[in-house]
Amino acid sequence: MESMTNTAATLPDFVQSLPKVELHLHIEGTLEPEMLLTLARRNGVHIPYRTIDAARAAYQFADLQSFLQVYYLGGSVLRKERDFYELTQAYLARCKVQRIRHAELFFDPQTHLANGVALEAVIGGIHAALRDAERDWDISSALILCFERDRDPEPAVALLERACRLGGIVGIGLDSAELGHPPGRFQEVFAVAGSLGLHRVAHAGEEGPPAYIWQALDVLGVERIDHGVRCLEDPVLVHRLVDDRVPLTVCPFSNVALKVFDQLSTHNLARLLKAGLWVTINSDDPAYFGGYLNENMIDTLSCLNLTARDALILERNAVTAAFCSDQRKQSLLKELDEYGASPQNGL
Ligand code: HPA
Ligand SMILES: [Zn+2]
Repeated sequence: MESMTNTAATLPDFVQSLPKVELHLHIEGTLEPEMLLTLARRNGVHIPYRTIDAARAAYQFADLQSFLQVYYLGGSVLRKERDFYELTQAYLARCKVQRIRHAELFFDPQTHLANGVALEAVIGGIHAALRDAERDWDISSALILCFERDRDPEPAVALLERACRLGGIVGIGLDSAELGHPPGRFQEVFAVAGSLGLHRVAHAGEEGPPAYIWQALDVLGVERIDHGVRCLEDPVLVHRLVDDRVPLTVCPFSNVALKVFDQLSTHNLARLLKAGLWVTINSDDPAYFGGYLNENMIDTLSCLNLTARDALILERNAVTAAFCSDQRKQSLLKELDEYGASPQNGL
């Protein structure tokens, strides 16, 4: 009967059209094999893959460390300002298709400096693409400079000051190999960043223990925790994260690809939500982990029996946790409310 027809959008349709925000995305992790091979050829950089299939075949990881080797190798083909522009523009074109309305991008300047690339080329290329996407596609963005925690913290302050002189950085982060590299070693540069009015985030509790999340909060003064999935091992920490409303930028495909969880159906995201934590879903390094934001959301929600309502909650969390102006936040929240209320979504 006509009146019994269910008009609700399917979960994939709902997620695809939902206005979204991405808060945990390494721009170097969006380097698809096609572009990797093109740039390697164009810049005369040797990489051990001849074909796209050979590159994809190498994207099998046992843990974070084995991924990072492949990821830094990939990053080595990025040499010119134009490369950074094209890489960033390609990601933003995906954002347009996937209805990502605001994106926060990490980048790893120390990798590029070690490859002999000028900081001006890195930041200049990324920034030009961000500016063009805002103008042409109304995608707002924020650029977050990541320090690699397995490098010496000593030169970090000077690098931060150089980057700030170039402009366009809204915050700093901490990434790379976690185990054996506690966040506290980077106390000084995080204190300087705080005094400059920059936002602060750090990867913690991805492979590392809850103690690293405590340090990121108490020693580095971070506003968000990247990953943070191991927080559930420490109930006192969970209380702290809930009470202080600290957002977690969770990346389900990444966690499965790097063997933090066996499969999506055993991921703890639903338990994190149930514990009252401020959870968001993100793609981390989508070219390496099998999908962008929509794929992460659709597959995770389906595998964990979560709903379109949960998708809306996750996106409200992401908007609220974003480093954008209050005006932009209000406008994104309004877009979300209107989308949630539209009759064809059947919520
Ligand atoms: O998931 C990650 N963890 C730590 N460092 C990284 N650098 C790129 N991706 C990651
Ligand atoms: Zn990450």
